Amino acid sequence: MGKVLTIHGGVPLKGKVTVRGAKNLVPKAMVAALLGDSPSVLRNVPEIKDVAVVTSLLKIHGVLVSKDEATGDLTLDPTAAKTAPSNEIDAHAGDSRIPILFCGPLIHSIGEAFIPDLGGCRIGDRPIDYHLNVLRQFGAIVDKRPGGIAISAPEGLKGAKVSLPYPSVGATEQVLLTAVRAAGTTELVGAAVEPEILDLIALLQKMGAIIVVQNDRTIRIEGVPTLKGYNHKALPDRNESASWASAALVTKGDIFVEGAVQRDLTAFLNTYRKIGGEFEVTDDGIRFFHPGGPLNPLVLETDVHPGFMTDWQQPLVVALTQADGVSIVHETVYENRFGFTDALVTMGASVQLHRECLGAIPCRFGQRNFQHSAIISGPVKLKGADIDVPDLRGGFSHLIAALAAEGTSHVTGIELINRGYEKFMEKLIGLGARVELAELAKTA
Ligand SMILES: CC(=O)N[C@H]1[C@@H](OP(=O)(O)OP(=O)(O)OC[C@H]2O[C@@H](n3ccc(=O)[nH]c3=O)[C@H](O)[C@@H]2O)O[C@H](CO)[C@@H](O)[C@@H]1O
Ligand SMILES: C=C(OP(=O)(O)O)C(=O)O
Repeated sequence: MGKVLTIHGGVPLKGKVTVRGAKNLVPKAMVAALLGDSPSVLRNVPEIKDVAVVTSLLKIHGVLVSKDEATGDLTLDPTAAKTAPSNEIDAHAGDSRIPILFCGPLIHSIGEAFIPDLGGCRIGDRPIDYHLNVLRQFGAIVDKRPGGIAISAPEGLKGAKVSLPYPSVGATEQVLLTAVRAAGTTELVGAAVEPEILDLIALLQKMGAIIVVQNDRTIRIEGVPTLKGYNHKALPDRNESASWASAALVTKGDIFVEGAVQRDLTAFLNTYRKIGGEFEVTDDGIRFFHPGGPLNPLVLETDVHPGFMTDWQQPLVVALTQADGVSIVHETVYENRFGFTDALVTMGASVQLHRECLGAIPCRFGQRNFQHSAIISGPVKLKGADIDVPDLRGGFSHLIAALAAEGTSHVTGIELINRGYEKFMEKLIGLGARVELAELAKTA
């Protein structure tokens, strides 16, 4: 039975939240533990759904995963890794996008992999063609089956010269996790270089990997036959930090985000400043606040790092509904990431979607039928509504819109928020939000 969250809007969020390890690094670091011949220790691990899914997948593959209840640190011992029963793997189909990254590590440790159909946010087609192409170039045989894909490498995995048509985060990680123990050298051209990828590289280097990152999106990896376990503190979640920053702006509040790191948020902070939000950087985190007065509209394009991250877009769009004038947002990473704006329109926002590229550079989606540009006019008074959460970031944007709105909102599907926001209910209550969680009433 699901839950319904009742939100009484109009309360500025004020106080402190703590952000721990990044959703977009921690589960991948857990997968990397499979590559070691001794246990790894991962610190700063958040309690989020994707961590639970990967813990379960590792366990059914024979990896011992134990958690220090006092610190939350995970110890991952891969020394008894084994083939998992297919029914137990099937049970995880649709849970997250991380299983595809098990390919290389499982082939290196047990010689084969069965990967269940992927889940993750429904923000477009989200194909895995880049992943499968690079795996084939390493010598893997990919066999699509009902419920997932079977992958093996009878001749072993061998380093290759590979290039990505677009700097995909996941496909770059696929190459890294496969190449570090493949025979010979790998050259990856067109790599993504998000901070979470650089943190994964740091952790792999601790394990004994040899990886060179050039400043032209080329990564060179010299394969080594064995790796050892790592001890690593995960970098903090910059996407959660940016979400709370937008929550401060939208609700006219003041939030200190402990753990927010300026270096990983440069593009976000520039935009935050231009829109009229203020922030103060300290050694422990960043204070984000609304200084009073009107917010400024702006023109924004999402992009791969070091650009403005696509996962920051949705909460910031809510802030743009409060800006004084017309803003334009061009989403260039995913073809279908504005679905969440329907609910904002129901709440009173003025958002028009367009198929054209309303940005400086035409993107991959321009001549196709995707509504990937948004025109947002403000300021508008948001009013409470009944909302069903569509995906992680879209859902968070609905929460903060409801928190700023006049009146009461009822939000269902909030379980999706647990994929990337640790203890978000506790955090909201700690910031003064007037929220109540109840079981969804049974309908006849
Ligand atoms: C768990 C995780 O880390 N998720 C993040 C990761 O997702 P993820 O790794 O899935 O995103 P990618 O960077 O791979 O996707 C970028 C673009 O490439 C396309 N593509 C990707 C792979 C492929 O085989 N074929 C293909 O066409 C995608 O459809 C998308 O249009 O990076 C995204 C972009 O920063 C973030 O929004 C997600 O939060
Ligand atoms: C798109 C996201 O996540 P995932 O890739 O895990 O679906 C996200 O974190 O906003």
